Amino acid sequence: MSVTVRVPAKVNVQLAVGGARPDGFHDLANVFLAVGLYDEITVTPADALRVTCSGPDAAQVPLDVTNLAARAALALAGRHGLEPAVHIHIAKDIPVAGGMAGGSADGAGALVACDALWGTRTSREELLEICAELGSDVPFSLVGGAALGTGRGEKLTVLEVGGTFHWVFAMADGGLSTPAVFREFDRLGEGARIPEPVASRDLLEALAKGDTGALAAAVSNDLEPAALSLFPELAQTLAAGRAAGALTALVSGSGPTTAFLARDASGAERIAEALRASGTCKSARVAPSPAPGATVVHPGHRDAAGARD
Ligand SMILES: C[C@@](CO)(OP(=O)(O)O)[C@H](O)COP(=O)(O)OP(=O)(O)OC[C@H]1O[C@@H](n2ccc(N)nc2=O)[C@H](O)[C@@H]1O
Ligand SMILES: Nc1ncnc2c1ncn2[C@@H]1O[C@H](COP(=O)(O)OP(=O)(O)O)[C@@H](O)[C@H]1O
Repeated sequence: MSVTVRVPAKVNVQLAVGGARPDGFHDLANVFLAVGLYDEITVTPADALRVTCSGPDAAQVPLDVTNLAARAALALAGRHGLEPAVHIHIAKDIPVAGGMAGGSADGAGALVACDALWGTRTSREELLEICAELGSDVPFSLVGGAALGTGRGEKLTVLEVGGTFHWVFAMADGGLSTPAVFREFDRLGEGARIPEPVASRDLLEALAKGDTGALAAAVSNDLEPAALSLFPELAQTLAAGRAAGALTALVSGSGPTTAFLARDASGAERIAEALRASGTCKSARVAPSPAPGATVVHPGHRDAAGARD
């Protein structure tokens, strides 16, 4: 028997970045919004831990113990004194190394799936603690919806969202390494005073009201200059989306995926079509937001004792 969990990608509608901390991380005011592009993680009992991956970007996904899904299974098994004897399959639809938290989604998904498969009944609090150990973005992948992440992004406050926002994502030819983008942020800001990161009131209000125009006016990403410095071609993609009628255009997190906010679903389709025709990106996809966090979609068979076989 197996368990399948569906986990969304994210866009950062605000990413305010503070100065580098002594531990190498940066304090953030990170406003996450989960979007309707999903990876599906299926776990099945096996002789030993094994990871497989399918999807257009599968070749770029590590299948060893550095894979965040494998690390999640090892962490949960370790806490319960279990053997991590499980086959993890990742059906990957979230772009890899694109600033959309695909690896984090797989970590959160594998954690929830293994917890269900092994009947370990881990509390939400402990799941979030394991997520934070796996990576700064992983707790949000578990929670979904919208949330403000402080600290290095792992301390979450759930946010209210009063409507649906329609996005277009342009996938770039190539990836960007998150640590490299933060290093470039530090280099570009050398000598300057970096203010404390604070969430924008206008942005939180726009989310709560479901006001697309106000959200478009309030989005910001402090990592964008660093991503553009390392991947200058993204400026053309941003310009092509704006010219096609996007209310706003920004780099998603550390990039290189770019995100465009449309007035409605049909506007999003038109912008996606224009981006594909522009030749400035590899592909373009539409996705609504918010989207739910890690959700079991195929629970497998639970026997009377509560364990899954
Ligand atoms: C930038 C963001 C925005 O949501 O995501 P992506 O756009 O890459 O998906 C996140 O902060 C990425 O989170 P995540 O990808 O989980 O990063 P981690 O594994 O925790 O850290 C990877 C590396 O990124 C840098 N890092 C990450 C988070 C943070 N607050 N400060 C940092 O300086 C550090 O160099 C760290 O070693
Ligand atoms: N399950 C996974 N899926 C994708 N990448 C993974 C995974 N586990 C580890 N990685 C590593 O994490 C890096 C960042 O990938 P990803 O999480 O997709 O992007 P981002 O951090 O930009 O959101 C990849 O280059 C890859 O080496």
